[in-house]
Amino acid sequence: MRTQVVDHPLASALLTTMRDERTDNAAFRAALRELTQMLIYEAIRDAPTEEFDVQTPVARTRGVRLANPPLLVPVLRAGLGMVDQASASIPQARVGFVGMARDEETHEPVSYLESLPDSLAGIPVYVLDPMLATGGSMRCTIELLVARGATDITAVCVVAAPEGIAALEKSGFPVRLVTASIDDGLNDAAFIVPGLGDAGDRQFGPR
Ligand SMILES: O=P(O)(O)OC[C@H]1O[C@H](OP(=O)(O)OP(=O)(O)O)[C@H](O)[C@@H]1O
Ligand SMILES: O=c1cc[nH]c(=O)[nH]1
Ligand SMILES: [Mg+2]
Repeated sequence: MRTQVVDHPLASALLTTMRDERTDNAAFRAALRELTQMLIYEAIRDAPTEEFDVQTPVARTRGVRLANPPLLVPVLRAGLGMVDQASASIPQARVGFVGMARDEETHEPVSYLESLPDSLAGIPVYVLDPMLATGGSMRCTIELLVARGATDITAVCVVAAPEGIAALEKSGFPVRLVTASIDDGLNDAAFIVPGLGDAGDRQFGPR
C-alpha cells in the first residue's frame, strides 16, 4: 500500500495543537479543518486534469480542471470535521456518508449508516477519518465501497497506527493512505499512542 506522510512544518504544528489535551473542542475542530486542507492538497496532487478554453479579461487561454472529481466519504462522527474543508478544496466533489462506531469492549466497528451512490465504478473515493487505529473501521468502510465497484480509494487520516496500516495492507484492497503522522502504536484500549484521544469526543463532546 502506498503511504504518504504529510510532514510539512505547518501540518506538524496543527497536529500538535490537536494532540494537546488543553485544546478545547472549538480549537480542535479549527485545527482539524486546516490540517484537512493540507492533507487533501497532497492527496490530490497527482490527480488527472483536463484543459478547457477560458477567457480572461485580456485574452483567451487554456484553463485546467480535475478530469474526474472524487467522491468524499466522511466516516461519522469524527470524519464530519473534515468534510466541510475537503468540499471547499474540491468544489466539484460529491459527498457520501458512512457511520461507524467501535464497540468499546471488542474494538470491532459497528456500521450504523450507509448513504452512498449505487455505483462507484470509475469514481475515485476519498475516505475522511482522523483516526486509523486497529484499521477495523476503515476496512469495514472500504468493504462497503468495493461492494459498489470502487477501485481507487484514498484513506485520508490525521493519525495512523502501524497496526492499522498493516491491517489495510493485509486486506489487499485498492487503497492508499495519506496521513500527517504514523504514531508509535496502540494501547490496551486500542487507542493510538501518543495519538490525540477520541477524535469524535474531542470535536463534539462525549457520546
Ligand atoms: O481503526 P479503528 O480501531 O476502527 O478506530 C478508528 C475509529 O475510531 C474512531 O471512531 P469511533 O468509533 O470512536 O466513533 P466516533 O467517530 O463516533 O467517535 C475513529 O474516528 C475511527 O472511525
Ligand atoms: O486513538 C483513537 C483510536 C480510535 N478512535 C479514536 O478516536 N482515537
Ligand atoms: Mg470516538
